[in-house]
Amino acid sequence: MALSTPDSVRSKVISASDSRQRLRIVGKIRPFTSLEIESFGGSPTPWISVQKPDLDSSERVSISFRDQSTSRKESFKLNYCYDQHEDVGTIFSREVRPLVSGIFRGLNASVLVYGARGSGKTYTIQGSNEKPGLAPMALAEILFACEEIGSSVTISCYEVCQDRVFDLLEPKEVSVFEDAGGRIMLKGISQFPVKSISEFYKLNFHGCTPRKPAQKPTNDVPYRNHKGLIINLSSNDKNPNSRLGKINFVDLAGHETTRMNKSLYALQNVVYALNANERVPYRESKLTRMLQDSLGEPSQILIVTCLNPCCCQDTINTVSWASRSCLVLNRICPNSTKKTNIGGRSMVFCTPKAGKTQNLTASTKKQNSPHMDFFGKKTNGKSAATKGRKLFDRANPTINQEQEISLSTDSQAIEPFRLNEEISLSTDSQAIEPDRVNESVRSLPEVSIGTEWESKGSTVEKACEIEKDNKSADEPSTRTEGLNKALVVLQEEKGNDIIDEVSCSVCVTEGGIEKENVSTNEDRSPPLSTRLRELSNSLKALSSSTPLNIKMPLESGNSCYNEVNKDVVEPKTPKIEQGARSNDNLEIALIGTPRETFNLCSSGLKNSLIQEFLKFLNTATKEELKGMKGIGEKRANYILELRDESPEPFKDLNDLKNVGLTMKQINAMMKKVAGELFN
Ligand SMILES: Nc1ncnc2c1ncn2[C@@H]1O[C@H](COP(=O)(O)OP(=O)(O)OP(=O)(O)O)[C@@H](O)[C@H]1O
Repeated sequence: MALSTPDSVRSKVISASDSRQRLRIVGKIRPFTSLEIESFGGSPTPWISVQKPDLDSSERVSISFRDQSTSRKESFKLNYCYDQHEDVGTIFSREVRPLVSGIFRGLNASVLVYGARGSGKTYTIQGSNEKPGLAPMALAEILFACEEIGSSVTISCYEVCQDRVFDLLEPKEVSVFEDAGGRIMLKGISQFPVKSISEFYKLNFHGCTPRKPAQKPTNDVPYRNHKGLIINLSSNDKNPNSRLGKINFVDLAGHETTRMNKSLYALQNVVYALNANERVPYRESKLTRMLQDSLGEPSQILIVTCLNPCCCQDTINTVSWASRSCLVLNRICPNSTKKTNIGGRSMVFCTPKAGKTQNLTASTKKQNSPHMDFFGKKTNGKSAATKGRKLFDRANPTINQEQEISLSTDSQAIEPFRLNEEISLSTDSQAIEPDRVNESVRSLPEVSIGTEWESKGSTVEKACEIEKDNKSADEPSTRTEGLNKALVVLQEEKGNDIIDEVSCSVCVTEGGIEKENVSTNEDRSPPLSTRLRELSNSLKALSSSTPLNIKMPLESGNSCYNEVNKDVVEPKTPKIEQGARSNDNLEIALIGTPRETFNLCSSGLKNSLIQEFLKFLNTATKEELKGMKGIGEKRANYILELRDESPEPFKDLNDLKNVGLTMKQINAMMKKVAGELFN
């Protein structure tokens, strides 16, 4: 075991400075594997470049990916990024040691390792016999410091499979609940005292507990697990309940854009909300719930985003997410307790679109290492992994296993920025001139809503960035573009921080037509056919609609003026209100060509249809679900299971990937639903 903890370290562990950010998101580019080197003829060129400011600088580093085929570059910012040549020990000293020090002061901490498949997550957190990862390094230092102050350590190890938690030290299921005092309890999890690293490795780790066949989802449903280790520190040997702090290490399931894991998605939402100072949706998954007391204030969090050195779309997607979280992080006001909410959702995450990907399958051999077992990994595209990786497992012999890594060459796969017609922004009392906005909306160059936007951040401020593209000014613009342009003007008027300051409610109305919002049924939705009929009626009504209006009530003294909107906004059906035009004195008419008007109406209807369809999936009976193309008995059961776990599992079309549908299948489903409008 190559773990050494010199005396000088002992004091460092206990006294390391806590003047760091509470949440840090760093990258780590893994070195090329021998197979990658071989397949690139001995000298692979990294597709990632990192521009670093000085080490001590608070500036974030910039990570760029170059698409070899198009020479297009996408850039993202993280708190820091460790190069291929920087080893895990360096990450430990700079990032994890301060967290270890925190647990001696009673703080909790979480180290989450996140990334695409094969990006080095397990290597980083668990490591090998010769090169221990972050978790064993931390344990070694904690044990060493404990000797001096007489504290004791227990460890627990668990696996989260399909939103169920299984103990890895004693094969049994663990339940997660809150006690009367609001503390998170892991009922049934075993805690083993350890006094040395060798004792730790002697513990007998078990794989994921086998589930009953009935609990297994369909074969094509994603089936990936998270593995966690909890190191609990107690103040003395005699009373193991006198806990000081704890540190969690979680090896998250590999991020696969086409198979987004539900709890990964929930975790992203939690991190985003923590950063944005919003209500934190811990209850969305077991994983986030069980980590609640190690993620919320004042716990310290480190997220290591592992990066594949070879072209891989999932890597871009993971960095894109991490970078968006960093962006929010750098915008929060520490004392703000304000919350943002759009459309009843505290936040919206765009799961990146799978896009048109060209998948190259490469095999890499796992390094021969006693700690690195990859039981249950998929060895072909069809069989679902029935056992997870064996985290921190020494009891099992090393297995050299062929592992599939999906290398994507797609450069277009990031979903376009989504904009809601109802944008709630904060403002101070300075009103924006409507005419100026209107004029500028027409005269500004076309706004490109796409990859660049997604990659640059999810706040509305980012919506104000414009990219002059090559499109002709005559090309029909979309309503969202119109709104973006309006935002650009707001930004011009008020400077870059406009979105933090400005509050206006922009809502789109179709003149003169009153139509009850088709998505108002809260309790029990009518059948899809009824909803489709309503949409069909909307279509008829809209076909005779007058030009689009944007009304912007900018009353001074609005109580939400200082609220900060950090949500990603998404397309929504235009609100159709009778008499809206005549009654609103601050409305702005955006007069467009008939084609433009038609395009706007159709895009509104499309979004409306999607919302209705999602509502249907969230509420329909099993028989109704089975009536849909692509949903059979098993998938219907799985949808019902997801609904048991969370009342509204489908918030956008991408969530359908959680039940194993591909984007192509989702599109086909939507086409069929839309086609029924005209039958
Ligand atoms: N820092 C590193 N130095 C040397 N080799 C590394 C490093 N990081 C990862 N590797 C090697 O890269 C390969 C993939 O790493 P690893 O298995 O840890 O990825 P992973 O992200 O955990 O994969 P999965 O998502 O499939 O679980 C392994 O062969 C591993 O030994």
